[in-house]
Amino acid sequence: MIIAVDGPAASGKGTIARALAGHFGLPHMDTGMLYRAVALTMFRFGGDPSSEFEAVRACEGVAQVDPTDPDLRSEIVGSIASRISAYSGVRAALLERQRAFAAQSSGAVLDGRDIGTVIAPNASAKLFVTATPEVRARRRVAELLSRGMPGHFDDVLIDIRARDERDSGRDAAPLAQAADADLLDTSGLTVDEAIAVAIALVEDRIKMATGA
Ligand SMILES: Nc1ncnc2c1ncn2[C@@H]1O[C@H](COP(=O)(O)OP(=O)(O)O)[C@@H](O)[C@H]1O
Ligand SMILES: Nc1ccn([C@@H]2O[C@H](COP(=O)(O)OP(=O)(O)O)[C@@H](O)[C@H]2O)c(=O)n1
Repeated sequence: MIIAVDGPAASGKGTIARALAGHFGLPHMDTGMLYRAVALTMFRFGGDPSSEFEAVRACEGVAQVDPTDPDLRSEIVGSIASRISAYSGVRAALLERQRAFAAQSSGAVLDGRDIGTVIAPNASAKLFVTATPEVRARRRVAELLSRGMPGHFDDVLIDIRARDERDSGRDAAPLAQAADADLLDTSGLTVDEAIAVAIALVEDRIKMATGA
């Protein structure tokens, strides 16, 4: 079983995807980390995010990035990730790794922006997780502060809106709800409530598929 979880920044898709992976006993891939790894490589080695050529070259270094590096989660790296992820060359360079993860015999949960539309269009269940920009900015600020990183609501809200626009407006695999995805608005939900709704939606899809 493949579960695709897509949505904008800080909507809660990673939290939900991890919980679904635990609940259904599936491996999980946070695909945003791949784009963040490319961004961090460019940030550290002085690559120019306005150059597709340099961004594609930085994709070669993804495997060398420590997935626990706290800088991966910084706002500056997220913002560079959002810029370089618009390049079709970058998306092509990262495609196979994601498709191979999705194709494991165990099944998998992947979260990102284009899982239900491009990476795993045949996923058994697809969730499009969203929340208002203000709620998402509040969550991101709390997250940054808890990690000892600076986070100011107004700046983070501006960044979230800019990221939404870039992710939805790009030509290459834009952020979009797949036609067969269930919409899950987490604005008024606690983490536990959002997870419970997500599990129920996936179970409904499994029942529909098996006719149970
Ligand atoms: N329903 C929710 N209510 C409150 N906080 C949430 C909820 N879902 C996620 N969060 C918190 O918001 C932050 C961003 O969530 P995350 O799952 O990383 O989002 P995304 O993967 O969409 O960027 C995390 O600190 C997480 O604990
Ligand atoms: N499947 C994906 C995942 C992330 N991305 C890009 O990578 C950036 C960082 O992704 P992320 O999921 O780590 O970001 P957050 O939603 O956690 O802020 C996003 O702004 C997207 O532009 C993408 O284009 N496609």
